[in-house]
Amino acid sequence: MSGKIPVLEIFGPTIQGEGMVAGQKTMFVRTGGCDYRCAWCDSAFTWDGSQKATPMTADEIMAQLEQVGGDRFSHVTISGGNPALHAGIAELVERFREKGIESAVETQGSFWQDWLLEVDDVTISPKPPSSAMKTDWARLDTFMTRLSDRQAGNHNLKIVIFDEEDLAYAKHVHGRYPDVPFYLQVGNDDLDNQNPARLRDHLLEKYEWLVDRVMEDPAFNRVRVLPQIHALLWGNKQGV
Ligand SMILES: C[S@@+](CC[C@H](N)C(=O)[O-])C[C@H]1O[C@@H](n2cnc3c(N)ncnc32)[C@H](O)[C@@H]1O
Ligand SMILES: Nc1nc2[nH]cc(C(=O)O)c2c(=O)[nH]1
Ligand code: SF4
Ligand SMILES: [Mg+2]
Repeated sequence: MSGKIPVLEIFGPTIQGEGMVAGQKTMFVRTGGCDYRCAWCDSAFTWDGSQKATPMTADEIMAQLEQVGGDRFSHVTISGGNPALHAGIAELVERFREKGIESAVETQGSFWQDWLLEVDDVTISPKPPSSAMKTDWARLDTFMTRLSDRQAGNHNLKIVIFDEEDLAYAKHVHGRYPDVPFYLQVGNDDLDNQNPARLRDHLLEKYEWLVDRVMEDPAFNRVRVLPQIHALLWGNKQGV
């Protein structure tokens, strides 16, 4: 027994809107609490006190996933906040394995948990200067080494880009871990926009800028560039 997990929301099925498995049908479990405070966090409700997490056991989370998703899923993504703050997720990942459910995790790479070794797809999203967060490179190196050493499973890096400084940071990260599949993601700088059509236009313009920048730079020849598909479809709505 490794304790309860603070849960903010369980939703889906929806599509994974970002990164390595974009388009994958998945359920989401979003945990509360984060050791970071990114200036542009699109899930600040997980740590700013505006919403309250419910402490749940792995079995309770599994039951709610089945209640909400029925038999319409075989993949679960755990995000947050930073899910790697919670040791109790070990048990949840074990349940997924028992049930033949594929798992994915979104984290920034600042905290390690051994249960990450049991997750099928681990996305690490170190934070660029625009976030106002500072990367602890020694910690990130250790995190990346542990993932690289595992026998099964995939991992990838995903950097959110808002400006030129962020691109320079991304270049550094890509150079530091050259063998890890590398994604650049459009930063959403309009988190209060409640008009999905207008937000879509805005984000697509930013996507075009990011694609252009990547195309002209030989350091980014092996990089994949993506928008947040869920933001294009549903705007800033929570729980999609
Ligand atoms: C909300 S975070 C939760 C997981 C973990 N704390 C992390 O940051 O990786 C999930 C993903 O959303 C990205 N993200 C957060 N705010 C964003 C924004 N305004 N625009 C684009 N992506 C954003 C993060 O970089 C991360 O890849
Ligand atoms: N559809 C959808 N895809 C996502 N990919 C990463 C998300 C996240 O907040 O971690 C997310 C999310 O909140 N919704
Ligand atoms: S690390 Fe993730 S959840 Fe935490 S503040 Fe940054 S984007 Fe938000
Ligand atoms: Mg999100």
